[in-house]
Amino acid sequence: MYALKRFGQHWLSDATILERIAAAAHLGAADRVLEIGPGLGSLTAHLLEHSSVIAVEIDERAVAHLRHRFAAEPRFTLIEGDILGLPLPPEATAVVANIPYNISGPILARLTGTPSAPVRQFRTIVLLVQLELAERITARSGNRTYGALSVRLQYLAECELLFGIPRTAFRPPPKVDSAVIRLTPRPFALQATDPAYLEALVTRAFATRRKMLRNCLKGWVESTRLLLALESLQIRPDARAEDLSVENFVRLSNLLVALP
Ligand SMILES: C[S@@+](CC[C@H](N)C(=O)[O-])C[C@H]1O[C@@H](n2cnc3c(N)ncnc32)[C@H](O)[C@@H]1O
Repeated sequence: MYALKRFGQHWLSDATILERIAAAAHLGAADRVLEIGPGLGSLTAHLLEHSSVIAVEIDERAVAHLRHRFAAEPRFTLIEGDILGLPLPPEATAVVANIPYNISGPILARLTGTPSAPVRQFRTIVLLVQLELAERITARSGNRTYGALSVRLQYLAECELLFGIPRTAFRPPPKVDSAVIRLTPRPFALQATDPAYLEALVTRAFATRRKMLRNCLKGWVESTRLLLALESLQIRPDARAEDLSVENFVRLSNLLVALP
């Protein structure tokens, strides 16, 4: 089946890579794994060796192929449609997918939620994404790629970059390198007292990442309050957003919410 660009189709067929992706979710017989975009079913076949699969596919050609390929497989359920327009199957306990790169952001948002509305449905989420996105998600403070997305996702889940996949492993090869990430949703060790405030703080702090935090937040947080909060957290007054760990963002948010 020829690949359609508009659906971000790049087929993976290397059995060793596919099995490594499937194994990364540590699926058990009781799991029901959601696969977004099964395509030709190559990853699906490996997932079915570990658990039952609920797959959501938008391309009607792939849907016809999958219905035929897995006709005798009772543990395979196929939903035809757009993952961004459908409710998430409530019975799914895990997600494993090679997702279309053009909609990675909205898919991640659906699977994890936000600090103020976290999704707690999935035990584990294993995704093949663009390497650049994988690095942004898993970056630690002080790293060039650390940003608002890193803070939000690391607040919601344990985020790991597991391994890279060369572009030559795909047909057709994409223009970018890829990597497999694993997100393990869990409550963050230090909870935000006002998660919506934390979200707004992080967005503003990184909006102009070259600036000092106190300049980014000017007009939003009164500067003496901010300096007082930074001092009590032993954070330098000239710190930039990228200098603050996720934990320090939560501490700062909680202090600013509490300070009169
Ligand atoms: C990168 S391909 C992966 C295909 C296959 N899983 C593999 O690894 O070879 C992405 C798949 O997602 C499907 N897809 C694209 N947009 C989608 C959407 N909005 N909802 C569901 N599936 C989608 C494509 O048709 C394609 O099958």
